[in-house]
Amino acid sequence: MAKGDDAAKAFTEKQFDYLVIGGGTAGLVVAARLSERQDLNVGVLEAGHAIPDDTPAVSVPGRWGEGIGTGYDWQFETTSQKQLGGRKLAWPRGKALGGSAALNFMIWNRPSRDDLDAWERLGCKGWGWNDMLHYYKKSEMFVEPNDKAKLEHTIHYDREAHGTSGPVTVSFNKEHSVPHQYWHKTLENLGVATNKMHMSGSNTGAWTSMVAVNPQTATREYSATSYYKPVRDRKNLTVLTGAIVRDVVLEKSEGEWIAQGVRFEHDGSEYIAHASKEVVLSAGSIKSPQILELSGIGNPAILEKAGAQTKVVNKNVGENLQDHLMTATIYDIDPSVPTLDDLRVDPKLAAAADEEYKTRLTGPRTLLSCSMAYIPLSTLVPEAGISTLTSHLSTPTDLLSKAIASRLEPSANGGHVEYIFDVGNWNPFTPVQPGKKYATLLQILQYPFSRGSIHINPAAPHEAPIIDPRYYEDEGQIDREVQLHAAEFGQKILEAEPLKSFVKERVWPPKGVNNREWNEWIVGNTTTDWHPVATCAMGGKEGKEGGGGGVVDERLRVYGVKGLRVVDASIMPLQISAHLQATVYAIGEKGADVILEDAGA
Ligand SMILES: Cc1cc2nc3c(=O)[nH]c(=O)nc-3n(C[C@H](O)[C@H](O)[C@H](O)COP(=O)(O)OP(=O)(O)OC[C@H]3O[C@@H](n4cnc5c(N)ncnc54)[C@H](O)[C@@H]3O)c2cc1C
Repeated sequence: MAKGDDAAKAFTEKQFDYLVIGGGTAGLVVAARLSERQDLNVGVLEAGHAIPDDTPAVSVPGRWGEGIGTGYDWQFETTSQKQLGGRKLAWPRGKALGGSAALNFMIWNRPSRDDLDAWERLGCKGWGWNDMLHYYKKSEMFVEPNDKAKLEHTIHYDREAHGTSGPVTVSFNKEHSVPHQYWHKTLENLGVATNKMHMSGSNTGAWTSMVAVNPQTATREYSATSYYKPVRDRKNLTVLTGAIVRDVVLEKSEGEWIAQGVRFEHDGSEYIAHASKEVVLSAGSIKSPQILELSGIGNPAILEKAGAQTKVVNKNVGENLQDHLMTATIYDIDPSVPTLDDLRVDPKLAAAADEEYKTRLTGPRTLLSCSMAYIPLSTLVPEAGISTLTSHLSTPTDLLSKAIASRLEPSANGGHVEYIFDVGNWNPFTPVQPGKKYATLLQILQYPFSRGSIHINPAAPHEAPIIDPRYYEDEGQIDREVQLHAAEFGQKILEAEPLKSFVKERVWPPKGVNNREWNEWIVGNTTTDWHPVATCAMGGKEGKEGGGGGVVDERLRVYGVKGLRVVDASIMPLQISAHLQATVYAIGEKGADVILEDAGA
């Protein structure tokens, strides 16, 4: 990897076939796969820097969350959210080689078959479950647990559904926190069965989650370690870090805009690098739409306000933003139960945990939350309640609105809400008391009706964009209603044995709140699960066959420009019921394949 201004100059002097903007989760997949072809020269421009291997805040699994707020985080925030009492939410995003996969919480899962088949129904041919399974497997190297671990931690999986020779090593936790032993039985007692094939096309039910952790080294797997590190010496792959891309250089030839290269800033100077074949935009759901707008692709009304020339009109750029909304209810537990909170307040315990990790690769520093359940709406809401929700909606007219509305249909059986349970207090608003210990139940809305936008800031187009997810501003406020039902079901979980005996009582929101107070609590406590998608969505172009909400077509080509694609989380047209990273890696894999196919390679 090159360093310094000489490096920037040298980068611009190279003859690249492909330039990738953003060396994040998807970007490094694309770069690694394209550069497998020795006759192709690939360049990557990444705004952040490489994270040294000995950076515990990133590499050590049990230190999850510690990379947030550091120099490896863009530290974005939303606009003031009307339906969240005017609060602005922090939106961390990875600013480093490896991108947000370097900051994330390492959960590794997949959506259900219908989530991807719904993309196909929107006109995105080739993106249904059957096609995508190949790419999920291609990215994975699954390390099976031993029989003892399977039995002790209720671990189930379908061997056939996993890849065993891909770059990202994935595994199950070797150890689990105390209450995991109660999780499956508790859900079973509520009629929610354990799903033994949770990665094979239906993720509903309860299960023990996989993680993006290499069990041999007990360290985080992310695209910098798994895709880039093994191939970084390739002569035809050049990565420039600390390079902030400003825009894609477009030139008009015979009435057609063509991506010629990329303008970027490095150590305060501006440079242009050229790509003879294509520019691939992989800057993530927040920055990819911003870079398109800065390049003159977007809604003229927005571009004009920022003083940018419109080259390609596409009003979908930056629109359709869908995120997962999360609440965390908190329970009082026996103070003798060890939690990761202990390590944050007791330096001696933290030092002992560090020593155990260093010498044996075991103990609290290896712990990640894995007690998980995805629950369909029909389990959460009585039939009459679903009819009430449906009555709030006007008849959807476009394909995307229809797809979103279909999630209220009686036949819909995807996981509408995800639950994760673990010890520790994960709600920053909990009124904590000295000497007490806590457990958290997360309720995460998977199929939002709220849709927002991300656009350049007219006052400072090159600074952070304006992020407005419009949480709970959906028609009829269905999302908030579902969150309330989700919290009610969450309470049922904690009132079922054996978890009932493990927790003492709910402390946040306090026991006995009425409906109005629950609603107020949701307004004051909803946060993001950091899963924004769809700001450069795949789909039909306006006025053409298909969803009409598209920025890119099903081969990820930006409408109206030759030689420019987007390959990252922003291309998902419709939110999925799953954590995103496994799907983003699969998008990277498929993106690389279509690029090579289209090049005739
Ligand atoms: C705090 C957090 C926790 C999460 N937890 C989980 C989890 O447990 N499991 C899971 O599956 N998913 C999780 N996710 C989601 C998942 O990690 C992301 O959806 C995924 O990594 C996004 O990949 P991407 O390639 O779209 O973008 P990114 O990985 O964010 O990559 C974009 C890259 O582009 C670079 N870039 C941006 N702008 C420019 C520019 N102008 N010039 C040059 N480079 C630029 C960025 O620095 C970054 O490296 C989490 C996300 C966060 C933030």
